[in-house]
Amino acid sequence: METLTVFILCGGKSSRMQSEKGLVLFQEKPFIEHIIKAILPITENIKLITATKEYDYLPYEKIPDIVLDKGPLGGIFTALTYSENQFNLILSCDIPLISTGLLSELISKHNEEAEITIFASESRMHPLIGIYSKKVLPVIKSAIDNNDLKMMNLIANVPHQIIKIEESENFHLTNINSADELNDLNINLS
Ligand SMILES: Nc1nc2c(ncn2[C@@H]2O[C@H](COP(=O)(O)OP(=O)(O)OP(=O)(O)O)[C@@H](O)[C@H]2O)c(=O)[nH]1
Repeated sequence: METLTVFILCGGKSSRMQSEKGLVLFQEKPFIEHIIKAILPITENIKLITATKEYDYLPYEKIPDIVLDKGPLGGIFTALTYSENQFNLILSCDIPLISTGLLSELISKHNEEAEITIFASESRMHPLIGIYSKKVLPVIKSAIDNNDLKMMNLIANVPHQIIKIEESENFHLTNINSADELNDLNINLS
């Protein structure tokens, strides 16, 4: 694959967590630092889609949303608009268990015919751990214009690739949305 940029989505309301989600501590480190650690063996080309100053301590470019209050789809719209590459790894900021191995698997299995490539098991899809082509921009634009913000609708509307995983592999891809989910994760790991 040509040069890959990684965009981490750090916007939104965090209404379930009630604090900036990417900065929630897990094993004494903010979620976002776990994610960056997993990315760095692959590339240092990392950008954050955020307008929040709390991320200023991280030495990566920050890009504010160009459309507001459109959820992850709005964040992806901004990422792909600014990206200089055809293919882009898009990650949410609430996946502290993500690993270099899983990201490498996504990249190595990616089929360049696909405009979106994501992991899914029988029961779960992971739209916010995916490779997105700039080609999906017009489809995202029209979804936003129609206020159809569901990620699964976007994926269904473009040529996509599903990388099948076992149910047990969902654990490492899980996003943590609330303090209760974080407690459950800590209990699971203890
Ligand atoms: N840049 C950007 N990222 C967003 C936006 N909305 C959500 N995200 C990110 O998308 C990912 C999934 O977010 P969600 O869990 O759907 O939404 P959230 O606003 O973070 O949380 P809730 O308010 O609890 O739903 C996280 O990484 C968020 O930071 C947005 O409007 N802009």
